[in-house]
Amino acid sequence: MTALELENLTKSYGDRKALDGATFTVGAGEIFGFVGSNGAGKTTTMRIVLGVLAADDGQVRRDGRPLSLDDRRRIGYMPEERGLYPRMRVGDQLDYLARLHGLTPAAARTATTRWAETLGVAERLGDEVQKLSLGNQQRVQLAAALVHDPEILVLDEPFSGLDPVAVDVMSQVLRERADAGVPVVFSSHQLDLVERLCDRVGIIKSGRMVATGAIDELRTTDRPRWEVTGPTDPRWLAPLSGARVLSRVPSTGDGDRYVVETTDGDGQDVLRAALAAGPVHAFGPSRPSLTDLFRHVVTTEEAGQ
Ligand SMILES: Nc1ncnc2c1ncn2[C@@H]1O[C@H](COP(=O)(O)OP(=O)(O)OP(=O)(O)O)[C@@H](O)[C@H]1O
Repeated sequence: MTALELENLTKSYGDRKALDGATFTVGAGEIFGFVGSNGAGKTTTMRIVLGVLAADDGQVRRDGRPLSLDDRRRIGYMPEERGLYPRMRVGDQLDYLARLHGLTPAAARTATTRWAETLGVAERLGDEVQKLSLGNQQRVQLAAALVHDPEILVLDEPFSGLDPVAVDVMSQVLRERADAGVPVVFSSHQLDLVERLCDRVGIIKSGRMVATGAIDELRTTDRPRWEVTGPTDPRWLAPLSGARVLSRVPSTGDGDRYVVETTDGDGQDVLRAALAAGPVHAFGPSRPSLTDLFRHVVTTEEAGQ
């Protein structure tokens, strides 16, 4: 069953249209990566889900019904501008947030300890937030989003500024929450990470979703692509009609590396053309990365919805 549905969200700030019919769904137990250029509308979308901002039009639904105030209280949110009290101690803050969401004092204490330990900040529970490094503050921010055992997670750039170990910890926590059935949506500009971690992604451009789906689905193109390492003379592909070079990376070692697009076939004609031009060191199918897909959709003027 679909856990979270955003349908046709529209929002303007004055005469600036920030969202123009944004629509996507996040299933229960699914990690959804929300990506887009600066100013594309990610934060605006997340604030609307949280209810801190009202949409001009459209709806957010949970399991098919409009998101209620009570549902919104069960969302774990990491805001882009962060939201911790700098002079409050880490432990007091987590405890306070847990109780604010309805946990008993004893349950709040247990949850505070649990999440501080999981996120590697247990030793800092007695310190003021402002005394922590930015990365550790972010770990506390995630603990703050999780301490009330939320049923939905909405995280605005949770990975920005984290060291690789903290990225691993954060990734594991998100996967573990998703495995427990929580729909997780997070925004990020770190596309390699999104590609690794997410079950599905949505790319937003100028307030409209221009691609949504599993990365493997988005990668599927009508035209096969091949990676060839070897030829150094760029004219090697000229005899092959219908094939074109998408990229060429010069190399001093095994020859240049090409990505070639063909209209159809199993690539053997590409391999033969390459071999006719000299030794071939590597040949195989090429699959676009999320970064390639992102570049493609955000630079294509009339990308479909
Ligand atoms: N409070 C506001 N008043 C006026 N315009 C705003 C406001 N908040 C956002 N905008 C505009 O709305 C558009 C969408 O902004 P939003 O912050 O949602 O983008 P974003 O995708 O989160 O960007 P980033 O990746 O830089 O965080 C931008 O053009 C932005 O300038």
